[in-house]
Amino acid sequence: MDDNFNKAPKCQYQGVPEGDEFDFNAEEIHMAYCDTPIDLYQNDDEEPLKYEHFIKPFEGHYPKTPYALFDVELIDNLYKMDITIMRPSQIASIMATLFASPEPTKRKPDFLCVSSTGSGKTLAFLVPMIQMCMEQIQKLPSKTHRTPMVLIFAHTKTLVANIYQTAEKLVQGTNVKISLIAGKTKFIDDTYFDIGICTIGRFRNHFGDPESGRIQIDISALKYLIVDEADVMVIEPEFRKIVHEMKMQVVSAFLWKVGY
Ligand SMILES: Nc1ncnc2c1ncn2[C@@H]1O[C@H](COP(=O)(O)OP(=O)(O)OP(=O)(O)O)[C@@H](O)[C@H]1O
Repeated sequence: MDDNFNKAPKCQYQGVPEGDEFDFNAEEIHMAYCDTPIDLYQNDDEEPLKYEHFIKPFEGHYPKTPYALFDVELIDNLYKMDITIMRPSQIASIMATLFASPEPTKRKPDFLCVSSTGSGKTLAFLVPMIQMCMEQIQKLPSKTHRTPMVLIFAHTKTLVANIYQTAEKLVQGTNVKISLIAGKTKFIDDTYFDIGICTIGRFRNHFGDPESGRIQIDISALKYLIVDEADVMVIEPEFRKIVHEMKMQVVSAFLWKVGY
């Protein structure tokens, strides 16, 4: 997959210096302006890109493009949800997360996706995150106790519940474990999951207070921090504190902000 980034012919996806209003120490934030179509690759008939174009080889089926990015189980789950065609924000996020960085020696830049309401941002982050987890899991011995690779934050319980419900559908038949850390659900009793979907308050019960008697989430394997509705989240003092504390423990997590 490493050479794919350079091969992809067209992508209106660009790096910009970090702005003053974001206090996350990213050297660079990559922006995808997702109301403008972004081509991951040019297909000859100019048909809309379909998720199935990117399935990895399986049982005698060969990939339809050089970018065989997805396991068939994930694409099957999307199809069961009637999702067949990739939307621009989803293509941009796939570029940002599943393709190698153009500068492999540097830490991956953070990624900010700004796209309109209803344009499909939830799948834009869930699909590549679930795929990334599947790939990591395949590399590990089968009984490994895995700790979160991805934490997703949103600012209301309802938003978090919606993300969780979509994620539940997407992970069916895969071995990706998701955990809801929000609202009035019971406190989690272990830290062995791959993707945590969290509100700030409930997450706080499980992070940064070892004396609390509650399970503390182990973030040593964290790779991605996803911030939905980042414009609202970044002004929450408690959230900024959490990010700061995480950064002291995990320097390399890639921050993926989702605008509106
Ligand atoms: N590629 C796709 N093909 C068809 N439907 C899609 C696709 N992606 C997302 N959708 C559908 O579009 C709807 C809106 O998606 P979603 O809630 O993720 O949008 P959003 O950008 O997060 O919106 P909001 O800003 O309101 O949170 C959902 O019903 C979702 O199932």
